[in-house]
Formats: sequence, structure tokens, C-alpha cells
Amino acid sequence: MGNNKSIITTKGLKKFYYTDEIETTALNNVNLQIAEGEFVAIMGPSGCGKSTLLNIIGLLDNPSEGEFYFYDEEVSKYSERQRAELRKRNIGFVFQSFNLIDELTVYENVELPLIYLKYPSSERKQRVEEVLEHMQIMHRKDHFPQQLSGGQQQRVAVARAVVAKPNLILADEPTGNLDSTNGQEVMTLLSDLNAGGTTVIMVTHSATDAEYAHRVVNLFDGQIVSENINSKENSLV
Ligand SMILES: Nc1ncnc2c1ncn2[C@@H]1O[C@H](COP(=O)(O)OP(=O)(O)OP(=O)(O)O)[C@@H](O)[C@H]1O
Repeated sequence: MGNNKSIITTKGLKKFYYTDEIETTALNNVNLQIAEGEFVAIMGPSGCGKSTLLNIIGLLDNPSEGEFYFYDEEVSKYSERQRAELRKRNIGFVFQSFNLIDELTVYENVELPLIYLKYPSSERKQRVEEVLEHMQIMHRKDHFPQQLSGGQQQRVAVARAVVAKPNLILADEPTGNLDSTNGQEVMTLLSDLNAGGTTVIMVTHSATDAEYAHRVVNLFDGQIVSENINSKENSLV
């Protein structure tokens, strides 16, 4: 499990949305600390603020109020550009709908984060091949996403998320579009990555998926209402 160093700290985090002059409180005073190396599941009913929280943790959005620390840096007032820089270097994303680029091959999709980070081409090739081997999808490297099954597409998405060796993986309903066998495979991949030291934060509706986490944070109406630690006996890892 994690050491004591915090990768995410939120203090009094609030997020308001305004549509047609109606205010929605999506997050209401969220205090959360996540240590490096943890595997945390965020659960709660539809509309309780999970995606909003994940977007802030993923440096895709700023809170309306409160403090948000990424390691020791208070980033809640960062500009989009500053957030993007930090995000590229530190975070890999896995989404329910895979979000691969249909016009690019498997290899090209996985290579993309390394191009953004300006890796030299020889290193890119080595990294991409290594991660495709690891995800057991190398034999599909010249295929396009639409030619793959959902399970294979999600393995490619996980490969893309980890190719630049991020400190943090954020997964939003990673098994939402998969059958149980493929879902378990993806959860095993995330667990293995976590066992290798990568912090994983996952939003899920699935109690089965949540069992892979060390800790489950339950949100309701924009607030953390309870937390459970998964004991070793119950945990699937
Ligand atoms: N861009 C937005 N503009 C206005 N309101 C929003 C916006 N995004 C989210 N909300 C509102 O904020 C609240 C929290 O939404 P959020 O998407 O974070 O919940 P969620 O728990 O992820 O839901 P789900 O499980 O359905 O994805 C909801 O009331 C939602 O309608």
C-alpha cells in the first residue's frame, strides 16, 4: 500500500455550476487525502459529483472554492495551460468508452502521449512495443480500434494511459462497457500497475470492481459520507 507521501489533498473543495442562473452544488466541502501507491475507488449514486471530483483530481477543471494540492503544489488557481503541463507528465486516463482515436492504429494511439511529451522516436518505439507486449495486444498493433473487441480496446486504452509512466492513473467506469470476463482482466491490469507503484483512483458503480481497491470513498450529494478500507481477506488483490 501507499507510503505517507500525499499525491492528492483537497481541503474544503467546492464546485458550483451555473446554468440559466440556477446554481448546482456538485461538490460541497470535500476533504480527501490520497497517498502515493494507494488504489482508491470513488462510489455513489448518479449525480453525486464523482465525475466532477475526478475532473478536478485529473487537472481537467478547477474547483470553485477550497484548496487542491497535487503533491505539494496548490494547483487550484492554475491556468488551463499550467494544468495541462502537469497533467501530461503525471496522469494517465482510462475511460468507460475507451476514447481511442478511430483514424489511428493501435500502435499510433499508444504512441501519442510520447509524441506530446517530445520523446525521441527510437525511445518511443521501444516504450510502445514494451507496453503493447505487456498488455498482450502486440499482435494487433496495426489494427484500428473498430477492428478490436471492447476488451482489446480497453487494453489499448490502458496501454496508452501508462506508456509515459504516469504517477497516477484515473479510471472512470473502466469496465462499464465490458462483459465480466473482460472487466476482470482490465481490473487485474489496473491492480498489477498499482502493485508496481502507480497510484490508481477509479470511479465505479460496480461493487465487484471496488473490491480491487484498498479504500472506497462514498460520495452523496457532493459530500464524502463514508469511507471503507477493504481488508486483505475481502480484497481481490
Ligand atoms: N457542466 C455542467 N454544468 C452544469 N451542471 C453540471 C455540469 N456537470 C455536472 N453538473 C451537475 O453537477 C452534479 C454532479 O454531476 P457529476 O457528473 O459530477 O455526477 P456523477 O456522480 O459523476 O454522475 P454519474 O454517475 O451520472 O456520471 C449533477 O447535479 C450534475 O447535473
